[in-house]
Amino acid sequence: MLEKENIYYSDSFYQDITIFIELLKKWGKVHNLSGRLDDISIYENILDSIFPLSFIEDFKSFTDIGTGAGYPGLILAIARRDVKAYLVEPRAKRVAFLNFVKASLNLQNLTILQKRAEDIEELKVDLITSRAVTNTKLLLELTKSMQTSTTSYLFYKGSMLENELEDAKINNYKVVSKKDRNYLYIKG
Ligand SMILES: C[S@@+](CC[C@H](N)C(=O)[O-])C[C@H]1O[C@@H](n2cnc3c(N)ncnc32)[C@H](O)[C@@H]1O
Repeated sequence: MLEKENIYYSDSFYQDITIFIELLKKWGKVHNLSGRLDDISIYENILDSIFPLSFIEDFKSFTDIGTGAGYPGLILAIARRDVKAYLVEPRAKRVAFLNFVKASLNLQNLTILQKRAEDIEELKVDLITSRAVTNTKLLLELTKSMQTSTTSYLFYKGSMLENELEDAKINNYKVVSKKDRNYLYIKG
């Protein structure tokens, strides 16, 4: 499925993703981690997570706000073991799952913070990502403490983006659309 999208990754990425899928299915059922756990939905979520790597500028660190069961932050951390990844998620069961995957895959680039975005202090990153958490204006406000003058943002949005963009009063951004997904990339 990843080949179909013209996204090619190393053998170790495929191995890691296979283990992630096994663990998600096992934990997901018991702990109600993520909505749909069929293969197609999981593959779609994985592809959705990594697709923007094909168009965003390179980065050395990122924070994902509200990672839930792993999208997009955990998947990005698996795809890019060379970058420092911080996952911010307040819910204990989701954090336990993320920590289990981190240990199982020996993801040394990954730090999991059981916190709300607005409670993070002293963490500066190149890129801030978020999917299905809240609107753009609020995301920018909640992540103020993590921003530098060069921090970029990658928000995974649905179709109703126009009003959000007006509300957030941002410039220097681009939107890449794919089916009903709009990837909002705000360049720092
Ligand atoms: C709808 S889920 C989306 C999870 C994942 N990003 C995805 O796309 O599958 C929203 C997640 O955001 C987390 N969340 C809500 N408010 C948050 C906040 N202020 N800071 C960090 N995470 C938050 C919730 O605990 C939940 O796991």
